[in-house]
Amino acid sequence: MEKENVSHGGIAMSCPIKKAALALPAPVVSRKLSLGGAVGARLKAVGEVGACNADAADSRILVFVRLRPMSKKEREAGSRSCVKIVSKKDVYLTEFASESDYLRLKRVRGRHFWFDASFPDSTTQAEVYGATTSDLVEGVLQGRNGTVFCYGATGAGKTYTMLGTMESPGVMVLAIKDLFSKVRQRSHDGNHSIQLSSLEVYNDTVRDLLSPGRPLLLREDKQVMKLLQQGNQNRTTEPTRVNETSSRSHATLQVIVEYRSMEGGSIVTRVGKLSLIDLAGSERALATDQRTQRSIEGANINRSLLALSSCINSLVEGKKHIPFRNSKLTQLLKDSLGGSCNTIMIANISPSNLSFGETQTILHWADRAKKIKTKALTTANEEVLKVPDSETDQTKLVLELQKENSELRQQLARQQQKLLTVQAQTLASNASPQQSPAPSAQISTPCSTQRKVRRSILAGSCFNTPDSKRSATGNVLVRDLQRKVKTMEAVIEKMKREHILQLKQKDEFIRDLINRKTSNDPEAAEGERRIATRASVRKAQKDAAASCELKSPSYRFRSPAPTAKKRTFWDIGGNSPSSTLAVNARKTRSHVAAETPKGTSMLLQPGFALKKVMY
Ligand SMILES: Nc1ncnc2c1ncn2[C@@H]1O[C@H](COP(=O)(O)OP(=O)(O)OP(=O)(O)O)[C@@H](O)[C@H]1O
Repeated sequence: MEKENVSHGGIAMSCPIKKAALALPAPVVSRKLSLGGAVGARLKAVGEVGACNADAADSRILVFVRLRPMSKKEREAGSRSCVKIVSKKDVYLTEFASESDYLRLKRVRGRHFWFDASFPDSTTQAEVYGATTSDLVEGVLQGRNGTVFCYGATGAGKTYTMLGTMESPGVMVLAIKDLFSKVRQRSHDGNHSIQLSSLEVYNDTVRDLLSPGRPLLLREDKQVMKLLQQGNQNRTTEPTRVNETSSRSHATLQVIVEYRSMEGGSIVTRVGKLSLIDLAGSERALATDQRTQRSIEGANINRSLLALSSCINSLVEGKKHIPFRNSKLTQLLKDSLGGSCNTIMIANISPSNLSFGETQTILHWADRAKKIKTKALTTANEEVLKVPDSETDQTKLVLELQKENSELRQQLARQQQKLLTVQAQTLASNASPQQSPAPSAQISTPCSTQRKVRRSILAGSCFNTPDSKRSATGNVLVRDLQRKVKTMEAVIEKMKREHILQLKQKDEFIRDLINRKTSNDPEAAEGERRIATRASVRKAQKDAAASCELKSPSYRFRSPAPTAKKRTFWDIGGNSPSSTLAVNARKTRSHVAAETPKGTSMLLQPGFALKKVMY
């Protein structure tokens, strides 16, 4: 390999090339393509299928060639075609090729170049888009970056391919239309936002072509062609030998698609960037035109294309340092050439033998660009944020838990009431066991049998019995009641334990929700949740209580009027056998809540004291 400067048709480029490769007639270069599935699909679209055996980790820049029709001017100048697209990927370049005399082509000096696909001059804009860019658009929607850049001599058809005309819109317009239609199809899945920016690199300075300072938010695709035309009008153009409206700058259109959706309680964000680049055309510098504005532009264009060629060389040779910083253009293309990006190069060529030199150089660089490896794009630019449930969901949940708790509390109160009744009966029996059947003793006077029986039944006994018998019956009753009390106490104890356990579990759950809600940073919240201590939980409870929000578990279980003392069983049964236990048990929750909201006394308020003094 040897580095040498070659100048074909005025295009100066520095490139390491094999000497034999330059000499004409060159040997026919036949290359077996190794293409990924996506490329295979793309080639199918133009009727070609490559050997699809490359895996995703071995991605490289895909290179396509587009031949434009002979222009009127070229025909009038008597130019002949020097390019033949032999098959849909083989480009044959010869100095004396004739469209009709294909057999003679083999005997004249020429060279074959093989590309991922080559488009003859009859190829439509839609076919070019379908074969080169449509897969990239799909990738962008999945969060993968993609770049398409057109490269070629002045007047070779770069702007036509990229922007096109109103009647035949090019890749940029078709890509955005496609993007919108794909987004519409998937709009029910999540939210998409599409941003557009257009820049030009002119004389190594960057200029905004659409909206200085900020990218445009696209709402519909109808405005696209208009916007792009407007951007193109802002672009620096000059008439050249070949092209009346030659672009004197490199223009890039960047479309950023952001997709957000809720997937299983997480916000998934995918961002994909599509860069569509129309490079300025390289052009022969005119010896007589050295100091004009156009020659300065030409020199800048050539310098930036030279910087591009050095980057391509360094990348192909696998060098560690790639000189991207040598020009604004290469800085702009850095991600596309050396980063994680699906990159497509479309080399535009003219058929005219008058442009033979330029075409040869372009094909040479396109052929070299095929060897540039890009980083595998197996993963998308995706961000998954675990977020707390929505406010409504949280509120709903808290309300449900509150309802459940109040039901449990009522259930407990009912059981306590039952116990109270049984205890009261027991106490009464213990205090005067002989008096309990008293009503029946008083009805010892003769009366109708019917009445007697009825009264006896009401008194709990069918017959008037002697004292000794009454005492024995009373004892049995007391023992029976005591047994009942014990059973009830055991039941209530069990219920209390279950209730406390349930409340504890709910506390844990609500604490978790509060932690999520109070933290703005979901990651930090995640961390906080993991390292939540009692102190932090208590603080959260205190804060929530202070702000009177329904956040802290202690606030949640506080009685609606904490200062008003409620008479419950535990207050009544102060001298009951189980009162000590009950008070202790109560302290675990409502007791604590009843103690917390002690406010400062009005007498201690500064304003109050002052008023007293004044009066
Ligand atoms: N495939 C094509 N079919 C029909 N006309 C084409 C095609 N390609 C290019 N042209 C025409 O050729 C002329 C030059 O094309 P274009 O402006 O796209 O060249 P360019 O490579 O962008 O040139 P420059 O680098 O000077 O800006 C235009 O009039 C354009 O309409």
